[in-house]
Amino acid sequence: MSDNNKIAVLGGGSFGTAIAQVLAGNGHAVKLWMRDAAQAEAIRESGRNDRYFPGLTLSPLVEPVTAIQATLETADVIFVALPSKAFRPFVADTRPFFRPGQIVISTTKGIEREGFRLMSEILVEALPQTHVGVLSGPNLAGEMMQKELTATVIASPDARVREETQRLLGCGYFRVYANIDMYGVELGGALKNIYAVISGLAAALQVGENTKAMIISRSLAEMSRFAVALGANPLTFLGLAGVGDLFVTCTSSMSRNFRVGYAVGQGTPLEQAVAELGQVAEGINTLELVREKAQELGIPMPLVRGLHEILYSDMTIQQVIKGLMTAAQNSDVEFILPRQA
Ligand SMILES: NC(=O)C1=CN([C@@H]2O[C@H](COP(=O)(O)OP(=O)(O)OC[C@H]3O[C@@H](n4cnc5c(N)ncnc54)[C@H](O)[C@@H]3O)[C@@H](O)[C@H]2O)C=CC1
Ligand SMILES: O=C(CO)COP(=O)(O)O
Repeated sequence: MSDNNKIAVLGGGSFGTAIAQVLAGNGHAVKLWMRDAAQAEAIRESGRNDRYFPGLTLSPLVEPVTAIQATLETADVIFVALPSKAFRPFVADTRPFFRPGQIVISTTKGIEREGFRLMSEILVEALPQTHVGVLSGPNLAGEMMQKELTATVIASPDARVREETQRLLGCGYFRVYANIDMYGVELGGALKNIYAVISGLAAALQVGENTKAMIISRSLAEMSRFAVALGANPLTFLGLAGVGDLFVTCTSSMSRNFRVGYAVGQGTPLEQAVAELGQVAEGINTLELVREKAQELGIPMPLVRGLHEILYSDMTIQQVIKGLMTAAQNSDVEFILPRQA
């Protein structure tokens, strides 16, 4: 592809804005599509996306737009940064506007309820004429806007997608590593949100450092067990989109999922915690779906089950913790020593 690629980013929230800013910083003109005309106008006038990043000036190469047909028809590379709940309806509505040969990359870290579909699966199914990829990794949008040194993963079976994404996004503060396990990379990004909620909850309870390490390590064991049962490569979970993203979201109060967990740990009812956040916390929806899927497939997921009990049953946090800590002792790395049934 030439250097004159037309680039579109769909979704004017935190991550869409952050990705657009990285692209623009590399000298690429970017159309940042959002559905809200007033928000687009406000960004055009102020040069900032104050709702998400107050006071931070956007590159003049980021152009807020609202005309979706023109945006899609003219783009060569499209990054989708919409919440998972909006993903399928959006693709269904705009499908006729996509062109053969376009690169379409999902940055969404969620799962669709119907059929337990990942976003890349929705894209591949609905837009077979395009080249699909997934971008995921330890990428807090707020830190990317501050140009903190950051790395991410572009996953796609298609070498052109991987190479083009590395070329467009890579710069002095943003490194893009490649993977071909698109399913594993995407599942890693979705699953870690659940464990970020648990970690936020644990932080509110002022747990010790050993406890934090145990939660993160056992989260990794549980999410990789689940993902491998569904067809992911276990080694993906050693990379940025696995342990990297798990680490950042489980340790940072910038993570919205962590913040929801923290609020619940302090006694705020879940609904209120989500409402007060005012942004997407994918982990709450993902928790429900993963719990159902794990039950259906008979995959043990004690942390998922425990969080679900805390959020939706009468059990106290202390009762759930006691149940987890006194359960039968088991294998550390089950890919080496198989887990006892
Ligand atoms: N914020 C972050 O640090 C990162 C977020 N992500 C993922 O990116 C996805 C988007 O998250 P954020 O941008 O952070 O959320 P956000 O809550 O900051 O923004 C979401 C945006 O999508 C818009 N939106 C919602 N429904 C829509 C629809 N039907 N049509 C068009 N626009 C719609 C909202 O108006 C809002 O501007 C999530 O799946 C998240 O997990 C991935 C990496 C990092
Ligand atoms: O995925 C993220 C960082 O990699 C952002 O996490 P939150 O959605 O919890 O803010």
